[in-house]
Amino acid sequence: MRIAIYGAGSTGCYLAGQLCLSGFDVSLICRPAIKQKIITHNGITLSDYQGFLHTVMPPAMITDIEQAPSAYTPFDVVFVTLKCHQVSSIRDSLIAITHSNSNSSIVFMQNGLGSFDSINESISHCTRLQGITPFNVLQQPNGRFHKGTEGVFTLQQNEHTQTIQTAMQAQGFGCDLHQDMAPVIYGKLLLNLNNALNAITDLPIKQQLSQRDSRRQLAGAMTEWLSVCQAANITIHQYTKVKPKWLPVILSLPNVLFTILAKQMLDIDPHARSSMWEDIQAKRKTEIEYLNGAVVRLGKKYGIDTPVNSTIVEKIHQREQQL
Ligand SMILES: NC(=O)C1=CN([C@@H]2O[C@H](COP(=O)(O)OP(=O)(O)OC[C@H]3O[C@@H](n4cnc5c(N)ncnc54)[C@H](OP(=O)(O)O)[C@@H]3O)[C@@H](O)[C@H]2O)C=CC1
Ligand SMILES: CC(C)(CO)C(=O)C(=O)O
Repeated sequence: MRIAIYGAGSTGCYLAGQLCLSGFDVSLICRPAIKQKIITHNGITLSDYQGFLHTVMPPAMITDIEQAPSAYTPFDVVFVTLKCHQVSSIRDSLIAITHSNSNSSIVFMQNGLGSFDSINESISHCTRLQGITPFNVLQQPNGRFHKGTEGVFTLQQNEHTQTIQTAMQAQGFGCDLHQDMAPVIYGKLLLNLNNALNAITDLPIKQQLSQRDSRRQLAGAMTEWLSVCQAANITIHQYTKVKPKWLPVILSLPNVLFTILAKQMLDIDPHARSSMWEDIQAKRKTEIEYLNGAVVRLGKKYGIDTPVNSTIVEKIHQREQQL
């Protein structure tokens, strides 16, 4: 199976590493700086907060695909690991690098709501799937991609992703498959409401969550999303030990009680940060409109006030303007 990772950055390189170690023929479609970093450091080094460490060199790294996409042999599976706002710009290349006879699957791996809809209907010749990275990946300068929290890649089920799951599980990586990705995506958004707060506090997630004020803001943002879900009759997947509706309650507890009850939530790498923190540090546009911004938009649609999320969106836009 020929696999491409389109937009190999933090999550894309981590996924590429696991797929290479699982025996697949993987091509990275990436920026020249990423390619250079991987060559300089003799491969992609995967590490995690539980001590996993492995280096693997991807068989191919392509940096010019948009100049002549049809020059490449079509891929069977393309994972799109770009940021939400970058997805729609690669439509033509995606069509050119996939089989024209419905034999390819494209898996969109974005957080939040809206990016899949921005491209899905404009591609009809192959299967479009969604996927989620439930854990945090921090890109380090030495070609190392570090998984800082728990979880395994979660993909929409079809024959391609089933083959991938079998190979990844054989290597001990794990991979979850779901037929209906909607609850998975909506449930992940609940967790991603912390991305912006983490970027604003400028602290590692573990340290940020040890501050009750910051936890209360997160609880407020989550309560708004849970109210919107209820009004819109949306079911959400449970990522944490406790049911989603209890998260705001637990987050609002005083520090001592929180530390006891939220042991699993705090069992993360002390250096883990959100991907939006990485964006702000790198002076890049953020995904705020697809995360807290989506809560505000759906809140308007279903008549639910979302003042906490609106304030967060505003603060991030201010930061973006300062960049
Ligand atoms: N990082 C994380 O820990 C997690 C991220 N996610 C989600 O996963 C998705 C991907 O995030 P992440 O991996 O962090 O993103 P990154 O920004 O790290 O990776 C995307 C990469 O694609 C590059 N790129 C952009 N456009 C093109 C193009 N046309 N051709 C080739 N390369 C291109 C980007 O370069 P450039 O910088 O120049 O734009 C960047 O190197 C997001 O929706 C994010 O929210 C989910 C869970 C965890
Ligand atoms: C894993 C998590 C929730 C970490 O903040 C994330 O999705 C991100 O950083 O984008």
